[in-house]
Amino acid sequence: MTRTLRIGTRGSALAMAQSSMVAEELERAGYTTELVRIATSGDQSQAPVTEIGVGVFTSALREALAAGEVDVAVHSYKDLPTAPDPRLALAAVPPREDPRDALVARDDLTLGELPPGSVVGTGSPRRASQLEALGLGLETRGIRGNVDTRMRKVSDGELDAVVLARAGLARVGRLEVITESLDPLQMLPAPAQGALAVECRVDDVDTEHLLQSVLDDEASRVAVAAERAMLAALEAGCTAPVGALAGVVEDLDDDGRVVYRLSMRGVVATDENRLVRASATGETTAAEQLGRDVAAQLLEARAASLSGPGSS
Ligand SMILES: NCc1[nH]cc(CCC(=O)O)c1CC(=O)O
Repeated sequence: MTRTLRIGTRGSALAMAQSSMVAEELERAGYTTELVRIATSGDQSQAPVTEIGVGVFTSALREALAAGEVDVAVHSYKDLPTAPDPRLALAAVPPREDPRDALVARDDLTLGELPPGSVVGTGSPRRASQLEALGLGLETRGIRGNVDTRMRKVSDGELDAVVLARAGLARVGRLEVITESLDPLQMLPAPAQGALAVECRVDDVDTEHLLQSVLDDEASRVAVAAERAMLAALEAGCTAPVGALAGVVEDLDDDGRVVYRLSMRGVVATDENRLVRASATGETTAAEQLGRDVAAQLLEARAASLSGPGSS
């Protein structure tokens, strides 16, 4: 095949880094690529993401792909709405970056070292509710903009710290600004954080196969499938912020043989902004079922915590 693969990408530094990595992998495998920049309404607006809605970063890219203006779209997976787009196929989930959230704080401080009353910038209700639940007396404040804009608010002294996805900093080569990578026990990342979604048109089977064979990572794909299934199941039952993290783990079967299973944890806030947590382990071949099981546990725990006082 000699045609050039046109890869649609947003123009932000993070998006360009991500799509360039995908392009390089494809070039290494012998394909010719071309990056096509596409402006999205999320890039043009400065309103909080909680107001402009999920999908603002991805819909223009998806439209360009569906219309045949590009052959491949590269998204931050966590920015994709959970509803599938019947015109498109998820061809590949490349190896996931470290999914943790990262603290960038003044004076090289860690979360535990920030004094009570410190102001932490985050536009994410998921991050804010988990920060508040730590009981450190931290205040959270909404924030938007690219990585540099956010970090400047710390160096300017306007904020004591910001919380960002570690993967975003890794991809733009700025890991050195991180003062602490947050343990998922304290801060569960967004479903699919750190993963990319590589899409093509559903009827473009040749492209789907080549993207899958060059780019796809099975362990990343099943982990993200479980997290996204959990999110989709929760969206039907509540609008609260959600954190999730799944991973393939080594386990022993009944005969003591090593097997690989999928382990996952989830968190959701209650209406009183307390957190309920759940976890489960299942087969890697039933990732979505595992996600739905954890979601059902979370909804049950959430309902129980709303009716009973004093629970956590
Ligand atoms: N919400 C925007 C967004 N979408 C993807 C990333 C980072 C990279 C990733 O998680 O894949 C970010 C920035 C952030 O949350 O700090």
